[in-house]
Amino acid sequence: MPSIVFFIQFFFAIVIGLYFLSLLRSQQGSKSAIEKESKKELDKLRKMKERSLTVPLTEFTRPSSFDEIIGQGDGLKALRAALCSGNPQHVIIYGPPGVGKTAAARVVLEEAKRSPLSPFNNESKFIEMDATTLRFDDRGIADPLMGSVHDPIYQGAGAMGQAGIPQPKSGAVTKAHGGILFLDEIGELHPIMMNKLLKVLEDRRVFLESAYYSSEDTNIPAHIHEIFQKGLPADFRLVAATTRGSFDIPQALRSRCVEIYFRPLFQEEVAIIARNVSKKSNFEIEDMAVEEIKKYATNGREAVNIIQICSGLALTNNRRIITLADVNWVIESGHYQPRPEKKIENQPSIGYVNGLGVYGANLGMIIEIEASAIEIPQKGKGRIIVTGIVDTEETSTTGKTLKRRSTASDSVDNVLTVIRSFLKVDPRDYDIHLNFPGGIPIDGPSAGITMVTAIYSAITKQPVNNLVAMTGEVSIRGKVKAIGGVTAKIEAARKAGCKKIIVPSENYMEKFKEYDVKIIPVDHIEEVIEIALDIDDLEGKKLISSEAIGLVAAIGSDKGCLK
Ligand SMILES: Nc1ncnc2c1ncn2[C@@H]1O[C@H](COP(=O)(O)OP(=O)(O)OP(=O)(O)O)[C@@H](O)[C@H]1O
Repeated sequence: MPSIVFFIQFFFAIVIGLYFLSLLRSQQGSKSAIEKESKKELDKLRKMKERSLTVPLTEFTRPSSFDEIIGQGDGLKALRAALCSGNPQHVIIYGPPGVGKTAAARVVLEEAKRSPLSPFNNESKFIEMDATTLRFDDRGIADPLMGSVHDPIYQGAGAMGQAGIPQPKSGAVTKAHGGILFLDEIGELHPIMMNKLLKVLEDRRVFLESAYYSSEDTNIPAHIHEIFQKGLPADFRLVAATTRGSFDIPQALRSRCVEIYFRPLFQEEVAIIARNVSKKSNFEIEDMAVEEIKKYATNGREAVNIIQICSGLALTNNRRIITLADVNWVIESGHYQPRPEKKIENQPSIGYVNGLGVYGANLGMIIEIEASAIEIPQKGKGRIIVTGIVDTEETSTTGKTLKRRSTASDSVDNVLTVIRSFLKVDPRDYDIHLNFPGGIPIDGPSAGITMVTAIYSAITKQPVNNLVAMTGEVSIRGKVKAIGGVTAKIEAARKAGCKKIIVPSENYMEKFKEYDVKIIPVDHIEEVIEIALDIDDLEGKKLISSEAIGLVAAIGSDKGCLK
C-alpha cells in the first residue's frame, strides 16, 4: 500500500515538475525570441541612424539668438521684458506667418537664462507643441498636453496594471515645469483644452483623474497617491503664438498674458534675411538676385525657401553663387506673386482719398476710397451707392447666430449726417457713388473721416492732397473718435509714400513726434477737411477728376434715397 502511495506521489511530482519545466522553457524561449527580435530592430535603427541626408537649410539657418532675428526690435524688446526679468510672465505673440515668432520663442529661454535675475536655470526645459495637432479626446486616454492616466484595464499596463493600479503619465505642461511651454497656433486649440490649460495656469499644477483610483487603496504606492491628491507640478511660463488677431483669442487667456505683436517684414528686412541665409549656407548671392527676392518674398520663411531652391540649382551647376537667373526661375516655377506694395497716386484727385486699415494680425494697409457726386435736377432726391464694404455681418453667441448691419454700413449713415450738419452741403442733392476698390471687403467704422472727405471733395469739386492719409471714426456730432491698429496703419501710409497722416487725438502717442512723416492729431471733422484739401505744397500739378471713373450713380440702387 505505501508503495502505491509513494508511486502516486512520485507520478504527480514528475507531472508538476515537467509542467514547470516546460513553463520555464517557454518563458525562456519567448524571452530569447524577444531579445532576438529586439536585436534585429536595434540593428535596423542603427543602420537608419548611420544614413542621414544633409541638414535642411531651414534648420541650420534658423536664428540662434535675438541678434539674428531681423526687424522685430519692438517685439523682441517686449519679449525680453516679459520673460527675461526676475518675474517672467505668460506671453502671446501675434503676427503674420513666417516673420520670426517661432524663431524668437525658441531662443528666448536661452536669453532669459543669461539674466542673473531669472528664475530659469540650466535645468529649465523648452517644450514645444503645435495646437493644430492636439485633438480633444473626451475619454482622456491620451492627452499629450495635460497628461493622462494609464488605467489597469489597458493592455501592457505591466506589473502595476496587474495589481490594479492606475498610472499617471505626464503631459507637456508637466514636462515644461520650471521652464517654458511654447504652444504654436494657440488660436486653433480646442475650447475644452483651452479651459483645461487656463486651469493649469491658475493652479500651477495639473490634476489627473481615474475611476480606478481610490485614496483608501493601500496597494497604491505613495507617489501615485501624492499625484492624484496634490496634482503633478506644472509651473511653467506659456509662450503662445498665433497668426490670428487678438479678437480670436479667448479673453480669459489674453487677460493672463502679456500680448506682443510681431509685424510684417519690410522689403529691406527680407533682403537682409536672404543675404544672411546665403552666407550661412556658404553661398554668394548676386545683388540683383537679392533685389528680386525682396520684391516677391512676403516674409522671412519665403526668403529662406527661395534661397534653398536656388542653392540647389546652383549646386547642380557646380556653382557657389546664386544668380538673378536662379531667382527668376524659382519665382516663375513657384508661382510667387509680387508683394502688394501699394504706392499713393502721384497727383491730387477729386473724390479720391488714402484711407487706412488693418487686416489679419495687425497688418496695416492703404485703403483707397473714391467718390463721385452728380448733381441732380430734383433737389433732395439723390441716391447713394456704396460698393466694396461688408453689408451685413453675423455674430455667434452660445448657439445663437445674430445677423446685423455691418459697422461699415452704419458709418455711411453717420457720414451723410456729418456732411449735412458740419460741412454745409446737402448730399441729398446728388447721386453719390462711394467705392472701396481692391477686392477686400471693408468693415469697421475707422474709414468714417475718409468717407466724409471723399464725398465732400466730390461734391465741392476740390482735390484731396494725395500725400495725406487718414484714419478715424466719425460721430454724428462731427467728433473724430479713436480707432485700433494706429501704429500699423501709420507704417503702411509711410511706406506708401504719404507725408501727413491724420489720426484721432485719442490715438496720438508721444513717439509719433520722432517719425519722419507728420502725424497730425485731430478732434473734429472740420480739421480733417482743412488738412486734406490743403494742396498748397502741390501747386501746379494736374488734377484728375474721379468723375472720369465713369460711374452710373445711383441708377437702380438698392440703397434707397439719402436721408
Ligand atoms: N525676422 C526674422 N529674422 C530672421 N529670420 C527670420 C525672420 N522671420 C523668419 N525668419 C526665417 O524664417 C523661418 C521661419 O520663421 P518662423 O518659424 O519663426 O516664423 P513664424 O512667425 O513662427 O511663422 P508661423 O506662424 O507660420 O509659424 C525662420 O526659421 C528663419 O529662418
